[in-house]
Amino acid sequence: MTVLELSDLSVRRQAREVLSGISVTLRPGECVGLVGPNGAGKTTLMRAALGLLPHEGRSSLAILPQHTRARTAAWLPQMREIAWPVSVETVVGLGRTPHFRTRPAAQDRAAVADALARMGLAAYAERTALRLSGGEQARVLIARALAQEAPVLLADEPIAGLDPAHQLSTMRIFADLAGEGRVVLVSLHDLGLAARFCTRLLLLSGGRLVADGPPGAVLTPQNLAHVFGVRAFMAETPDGPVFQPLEVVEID
Ligand SMILES: Nc1ncnc2c1ncn2[C@@H]1O[C@H](COP(=O)(O)OP(=O)(O)OP(=O)(O)O)[C@@H](O)[C@H]1O
Repeated sequence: MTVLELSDLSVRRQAREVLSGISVTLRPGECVGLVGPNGAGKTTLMRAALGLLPHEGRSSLAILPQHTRARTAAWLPQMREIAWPVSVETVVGLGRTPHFRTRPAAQDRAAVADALARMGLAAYAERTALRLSGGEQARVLIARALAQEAPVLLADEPIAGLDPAHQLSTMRIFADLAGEGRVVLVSLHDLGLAARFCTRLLLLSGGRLVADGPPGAVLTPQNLAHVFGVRAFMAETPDGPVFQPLEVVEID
């Protein structure tokens, strides 16, 4: 069973502490939303957890040997750029790199086909990835992360730039991956979708973890006002939680 355990994780950048003493354990089956305002430290936390940034404290992923880590964690960074004019299938196939030595086997091709189907991209397999829209390219890169079939998935704002249907379907996929027994950590600014699809939210502010729990316990009027500077409408409905920011509030 793979868990993601962070103990007292801190990061300094240019002598400034931008992440301070984060201790959390994420377990299989959890779809965890990482939320917080711009600059709160969400990307920093994910990159440090993966061992991509120098840090203090301990991350159970960062200490793994490179090859094991590549099989353990899939990473979808915020900056998404497809650099080469290759097919969608080839880009998604890169997610299989940790799984074979010389050339992909039948199970690698099956994982790619499955990831393409999951992201609604089966008909795009032969198309040149560079000739897709920004949102379509984002879905290709999510498919690449899915093809990796890693027990841990970290995704930094994966639904930014997607249309509403694809935002919903992508969050549903992440929730389902957690339901299949993976650890999913996803940063997002849409608190409504976070409340709807995540079983647990981590709220960051100024590099510190200020709340950790079920969405209803984290998205309180106090946290919304003090951390995000907004007042919002939030209600439980037969269709699940509904969240709508209403106005900016001034805190003395
Ligand atoms: N290369 C860098 N050098 C110095 N400071 C940095 C660097 N990268 C990020 N920071 C600072 O670290 C802090 C956390 O940044 P981070 O990108 O983790 O925030 P975030 O929560 O992901 O923000 P956003 O929602 O805007 O993507 C910010 O104050 C940022 O200015």
